[in-house]
Amino acid sequence: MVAETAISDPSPSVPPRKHTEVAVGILLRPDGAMLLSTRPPGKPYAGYWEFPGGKLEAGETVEQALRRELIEELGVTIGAASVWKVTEHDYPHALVRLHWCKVREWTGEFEMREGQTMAWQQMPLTVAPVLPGAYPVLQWLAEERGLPPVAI
Ligand SMILES: Nc1nc2c([nH]c(=O)n2[C@@H]2O[C@H](COP(=O)(O)OP(=O)(O)OP(=O)(O)O)[C@@H](O)[C@H]2O)c(=O)[nH]1
Repeated sequence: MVAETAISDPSPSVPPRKHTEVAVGILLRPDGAMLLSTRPPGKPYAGYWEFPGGKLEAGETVEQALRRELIEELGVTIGAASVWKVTEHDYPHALVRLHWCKVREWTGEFEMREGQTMAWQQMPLTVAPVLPGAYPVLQWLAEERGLPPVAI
């Protein structure tokens, strides 16, 4: 039998890392293309490709945060959005919990308000590198389309 002390936390004074909640939009065109954009300069992983979105503010739902972020970043207002998948990724800068929403309706013209670059992408993607936190979702999207696993 394992003694209780052997499995106790060796560093009880270190508090567990808190999750940063993030709302992420997978904007899908009728032809199946999805929108990716580059991380703006000055942010961790600047220049990496990501799905648009950002952190929830106090009191916001995922849908509200996503709607606000997409207006702030891209100048478009999304229609209904509900959570499709939830994933987590542990970066050196943050432990994030990503709430992924598929979005098929929006209004407005795309405007890169944070100096990003955007690209509509079919699978397999032609842009790289993509944020590591997005890999699982790329695999699910490929699976849904009957495509082989994404090579990353
Ligand atoms: N938007 C977005 N964030 C992602 C994706 N994948 C992923 O791991 N993340 C992580 O989720 C977090 C999102 O934070 P952010 O810095 O973009 O959020 P924000 O716009 O609210 O930032 P700010 O208020 O600090 O400027 C980052 O740690 C980022 O690395 C993705 O595909 N899209």
